[in-house]
Amino acid sequence: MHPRVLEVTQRIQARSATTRQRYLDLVQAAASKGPHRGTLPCGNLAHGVAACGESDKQALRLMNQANVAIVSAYNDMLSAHQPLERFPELIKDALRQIGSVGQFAGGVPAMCDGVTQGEPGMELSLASRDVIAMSTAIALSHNMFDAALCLGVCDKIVPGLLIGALRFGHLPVVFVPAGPMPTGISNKEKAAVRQLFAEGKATREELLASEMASYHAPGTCTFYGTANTNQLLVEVMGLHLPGASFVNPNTSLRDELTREAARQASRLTPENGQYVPMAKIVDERAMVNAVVALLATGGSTNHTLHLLAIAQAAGIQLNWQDMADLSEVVPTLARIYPNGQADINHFQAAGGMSFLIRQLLDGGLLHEDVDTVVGKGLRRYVQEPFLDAGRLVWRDGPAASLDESILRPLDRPFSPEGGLRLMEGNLGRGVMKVSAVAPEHQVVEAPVRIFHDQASLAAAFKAGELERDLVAVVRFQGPRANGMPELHKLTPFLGVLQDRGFKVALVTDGRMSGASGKVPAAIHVSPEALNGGPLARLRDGDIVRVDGTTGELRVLVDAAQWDARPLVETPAIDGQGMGRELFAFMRQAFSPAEQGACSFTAELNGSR
Ligand SMILES: O=C(O)[C@H](O)[C@@H](O)[C@H](O)[C@H](O)COP(=O)(O)O
Ligand code: SF4
Repeated sequence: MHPRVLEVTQRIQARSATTRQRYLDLVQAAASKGPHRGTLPCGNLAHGVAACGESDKQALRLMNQANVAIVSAYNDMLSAHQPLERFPELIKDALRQIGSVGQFAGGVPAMCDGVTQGEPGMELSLASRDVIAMSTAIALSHNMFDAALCLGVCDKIVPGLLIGALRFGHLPVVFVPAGPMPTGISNKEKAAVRQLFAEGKATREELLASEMASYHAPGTCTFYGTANTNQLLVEVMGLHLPGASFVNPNTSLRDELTREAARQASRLTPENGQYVPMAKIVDERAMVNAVVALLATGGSTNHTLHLLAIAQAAGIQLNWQDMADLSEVVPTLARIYPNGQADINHFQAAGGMSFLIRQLLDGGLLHEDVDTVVGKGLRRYVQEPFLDAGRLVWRDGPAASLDESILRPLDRPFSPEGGLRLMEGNLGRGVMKVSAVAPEHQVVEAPVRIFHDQASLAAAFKAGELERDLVAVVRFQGPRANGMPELHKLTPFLGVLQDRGFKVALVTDGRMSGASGKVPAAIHVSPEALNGGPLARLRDGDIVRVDGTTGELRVLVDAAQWDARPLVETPAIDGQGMGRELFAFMRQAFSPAEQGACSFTAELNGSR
């Protein structure tokens, strides 16, 4: 085991001792003898089985068959979730064939960040993660179940399902992905047309044609954004079947993996003798494994928020310093757009999860002796699934990468360290994904231009006011200000300026998309401007240094003058319309970005 990985794990365990024990006590109290529906009064149980078919009803009256909850994020809005429509029937049939039952316990909402990107709805996006966690709890709170299947893929959905399911950590839980859409036009080609459009050199028709050639079918978008990062991390945490992440939807292999996930969930119940509750799988080692996988692949910066909140739901205290210290020793082994040209299908074809996990295990960078939904030991995940005459089999994945421009072995990494930098200085603390920024662009020292929303930056660009070296500061975008939206629509404008040879950086207390790349961005800056964070003291023209190599985030103003500077008046924030007013109470409850920007942090940590 790499000494740094061990050291970080041990300090997380020490820091989490009290809250982890409190969590495990909660799980123990919830785990009762026999099926939980057996603890229900007859009337309650009768309600729970009333709509079942006769055979399911009889099976549920008996207490020796597993009842598996299905919690699904299906909707037609997300291309990644549309394939989930068919999954409940596949699952129920598979369970019936082994004498168990599947009940659709509840649906959870799912927002497509691509549809809401740059729109008012994006201000609900982060809060939707916590709503999904609550919706998962509503589904599982019927207490009829011996195991659960969580069906979800995208940005806030998998983190929300994880947070909610962890509060029922006494249940065995298997996560069920739907897989990426087939590859369309390349992400690089898509981004180029966007920049042309931003410059007025492409028509709206050309832009729409390009976008629809990129996002063209059911399945997850093929860039390595938050959705695909979710799949990769959940697999490394041992909550997927091995190799389940990136099998394309509506294929016989995908369908058989979905059926097998249902069968496996049933096997993991106390009655069927291989009891592995979710709380046993998601421990400090699993969280460290997730961070290592995030760093080794240049995964979405959104997980510098989500992983903290997910860990808290399991009684674990993970922080940005842990991630930064691991990033120093975890090599970058994958280059998937925005970190490279390849997409997630190319990653899978080059060796995918089995090759990546094998490299990280062999390098002592992942905890191997962990519990997973397929038993003890992460080494099982160096195998990948195939159909052999219709039967699901697993075989060892490739020993060598099939394309070293996409996926590299430990001895020839793209970089000796991970793609994530902790940014800190007199402007606060934030993060930067350096793996997507060319080395020559990683250090910017330039005058500031301040914006209070994305639209005003776009207007300034179109008015030709930004044709210079620039640190664009977009403030009052933090969790409590307006829900911490992604500011990904800024990427084409800042990308054009960078391509024109200007030194350009972004500094914000907001978020970027996992698909954001090339422009150095210090994001999630904490404390946020609304809470009196230093960003609220900045003025146009201040010189700011954003150094992605050293992690320095600093305004070059005399310290005494800086300390004497008043905070700027909080601008009017439009929290009304598109349902935003319904989420005001959650914005008030959000913890700072550095604690996951989560509305449950205080409850989960026992401080409220
Ligand atoms: O974190 C993420 O990965 C993003 O939220 C992603 O899910 C979102 O949909 C992007 O906005 C898509 O990229 P485009 O907006 O460039 O299509
Ligand atoms: S990856 Fe993003 S754009 Fe694609 S379906 Fe998921 S949320 Fe929507």
